[in-house]
Amino acid sequence: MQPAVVIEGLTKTYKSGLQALKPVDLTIGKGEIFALLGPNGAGKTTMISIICGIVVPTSGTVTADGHDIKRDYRKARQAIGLVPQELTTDAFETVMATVTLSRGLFGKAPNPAYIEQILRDLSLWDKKDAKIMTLSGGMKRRVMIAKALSHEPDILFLDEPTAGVDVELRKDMWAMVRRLRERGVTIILTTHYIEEAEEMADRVGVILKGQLILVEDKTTLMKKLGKKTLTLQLQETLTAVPPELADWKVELKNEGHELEYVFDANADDTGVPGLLRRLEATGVGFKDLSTKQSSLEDIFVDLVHQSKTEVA
Ligand SMILES: Nc1ncnc2c1ncn2[C@@H]1O[C@H](COP(=O)(O)OP(=O)(O)OP(=O)(O)O)[C@@H](O)[C@H]1O
Repeated sequence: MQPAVVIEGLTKTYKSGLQALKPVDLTIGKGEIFALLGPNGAGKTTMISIICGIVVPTSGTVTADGHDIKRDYRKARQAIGLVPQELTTDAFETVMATVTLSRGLFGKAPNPAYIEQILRDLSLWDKKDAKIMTLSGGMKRRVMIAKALSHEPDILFLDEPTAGVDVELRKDMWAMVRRLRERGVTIILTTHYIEEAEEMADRVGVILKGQLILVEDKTTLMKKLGKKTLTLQLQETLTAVPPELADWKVELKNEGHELEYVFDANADDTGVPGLLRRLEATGVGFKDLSTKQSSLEDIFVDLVHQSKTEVA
């Protein structure tokens, strides 16, 4: 894997004394879509702000496209496009002027054909002469992406790209991110929407309280940590879990119509055969049964939970 971003021993302690990043080591490959997933305040924005040269790290090194972000700031920054969480752009300018100016700020020669291409890709072409303030929130967000892409960066950071965005625009964004990747752009996004990471990312890094607790290929993560849920539709409703089932972690669901059992699909003994035998012996009948793989959401909730008890 050819690296796009290499992070070594990166830490950040703010003046307040808050340690927002504990030593982070991470390499993100060229052309990868990497999702940095974590709850509010975990340190996601701090991390990408350091890489983009907005926040000064306390220790550690970062290279972007082979350029050290401190020693070789301009070259590193040129390789990077950043779409910040907040919309920061001049309301009175037109879309075209804003995006063109942004390219100029990076010292790149004008390239109207390229600007047209990104505006078309982002469905902004027919708004090119509109003033930013007349655009909807979703359109403004697209303008921010166009700005970030204006200087042809190889690495694009999207900080919470779909926060407060409706479902349709979210899907559009996902499609756009994939198109960018097809063109070889490395994409690093932060999100607290698990479905976003699940839908888009090749790899997922989970960050909690400044600590990168896990980095995993998305499918491996699903397999490794993925639990399965067995749902049994009962013939007769139950008001309580029968004491004979105490050896299994079962719960009643759907007002006693269903019995749910969460198990580790990779374990040698999943507990499922034993549970089914016990149900029969106990006389609890069921009409149907189904199993489903846990989503990244379930995994994440588990991780947050585990980590809270460990950190506490
Ligand atoms: N300039 C600052 N000075 C002091 N503390 C800060 C500063 N910026 C961020 N923090 C703190 O650092 C921690 C990490 O914040 P950060 O914005 O990186 O988290 P995040 O994961 O991006 O959260 P969110 O999803 O809410 O954007 C938080 O506790 C935050 O309050």
